[in-house]
Amino acid sequence: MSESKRAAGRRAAEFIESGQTVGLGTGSTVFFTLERLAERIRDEGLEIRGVPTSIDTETKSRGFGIPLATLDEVEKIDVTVDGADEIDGAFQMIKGGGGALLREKVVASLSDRVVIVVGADKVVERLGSTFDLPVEVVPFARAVVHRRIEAMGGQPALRMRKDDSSAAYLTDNGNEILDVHHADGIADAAALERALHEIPGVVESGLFIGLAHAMVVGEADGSASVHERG
Ligand SMILES: O=C[C@H](O)[C@H](O)[C@H](O)COP(=O)(O)O
Repeated sequence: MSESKRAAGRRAAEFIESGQTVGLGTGSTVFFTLERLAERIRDEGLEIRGVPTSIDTETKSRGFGIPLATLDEVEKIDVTVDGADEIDGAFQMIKGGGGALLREKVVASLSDRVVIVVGADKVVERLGSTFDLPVEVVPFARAVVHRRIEAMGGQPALRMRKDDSSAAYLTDNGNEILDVHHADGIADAAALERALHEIPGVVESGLFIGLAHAMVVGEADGSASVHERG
């Protein structure tokens, strides 16, 4: 599993060129992109500035010595490298397993090019078949949003912290996450995305439609293949 992530993450770092502003996604696959970018900065003098999509990525990037900028300091982003929880043949995705969906979507929307790095197990025929859809909600409205999503046929579950506190997980933005199970998967991701955004209290959904330009798929044998969206 981590060998496929490593292969995809490191391969994507090879596409980055000096002078670029680079959106830095979140997660265990992007970790390997950060690792390889740090090597290229050290060994080749690669000059980039990264815009991190989470506090976790900001911390890791600083540890790797990658120069960073905030969204206030950049007009646009040349290329973003990010992971996904699922991606289908139309390059539609579920993201947010690590809770970073809101900042990831903002950064992706500002990027000239978005490259998604995944292990082969993340490529699915139908979104929602292996992973529940994260939806970021304002805590005040959580119960209302929960009911609205249930009425739409989803089965939401409040994401909890992974420690013993019995407290709700909070995103970097201070919001909560409902992980929504769809028993038969998601038939029409674009329609669901529109419907979710019509619910007051929904901050963002983990459905990413039309945002990815390319995907790098890593395999367990350490190889990786690059696919461009048609
Ligand atoms: O919120 C987290 C992000 O959307 C991640 O990019 C996604 O969960 C994939 O993470 P990983 O590479 O760790 O599987």
